[in-house]
Amino acid sequence: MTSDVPQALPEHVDGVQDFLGFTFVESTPDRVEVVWDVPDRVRQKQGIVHGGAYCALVEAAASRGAARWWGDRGKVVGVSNSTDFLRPVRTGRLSVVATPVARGRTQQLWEVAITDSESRLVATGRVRLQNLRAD
Ligand SMILES: CC(C)(COP(=O)(O)OP(=O)(O)OC[C@H]1O[C@@H](n2cnc3c(N)ncnc32)[C@H](O)[C@@H]1OP(=O)(O)O)[C@@H](O)C(=O)NCCC(=O)NCCSC(=O)Cc1ccccc1
Repeated sequence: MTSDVPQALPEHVDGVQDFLGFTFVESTPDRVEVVWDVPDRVRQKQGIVHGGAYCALVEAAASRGAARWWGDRGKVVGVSNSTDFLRPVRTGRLSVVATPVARGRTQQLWEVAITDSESRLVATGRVRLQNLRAD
């Protein structure tokens, strides 16, 4: 089957990051930190942040860390994402921190904590990722 969709996007393009509007402030193999000023467009009809936005943040932060650790050996892809929403948020700046739980030959598990400006946990997630070899 043919497709007009490009197989890969340029390194700097990330539509989800652009839509959500978050910023990576630390990106190492051991820790990733994101800051996110909640934009109106991610609030659902009750006025609180849509759960899917937390899932996407968790996915983005964990994937960045896992990719940094796997490095030149290839790429990583997420294979599961479990995110719990603990406290409703309407506005403000959230902090997202991802750290590794396990990093193996074939898979990685990362956990992510999302906190508000008062350091209260508003969401927490775990992402399992597959390490894919370049060859
Ligand atoms: C309320 C509960 C689910 C359970 O709370 P518990 O485990 O029993 O814990 P606790 O009692 O300690 O309260 C903790 C805090 O919870 C709040 N709060 C508690 N009770 C009420 C209440 N009666 N009414 C209002 N708020 C209440 C309050 O801030 C409280 O803090 P405080 O004590 O004031 O300092 C909480 O975990 C929560 O809101 N999670 C986030 C959910 C979320 O944001 N989901 C994503 C968006 S939905 C989506 O995307 C799907 C969708 C799409 C489109 C359209 C429609 C839907």
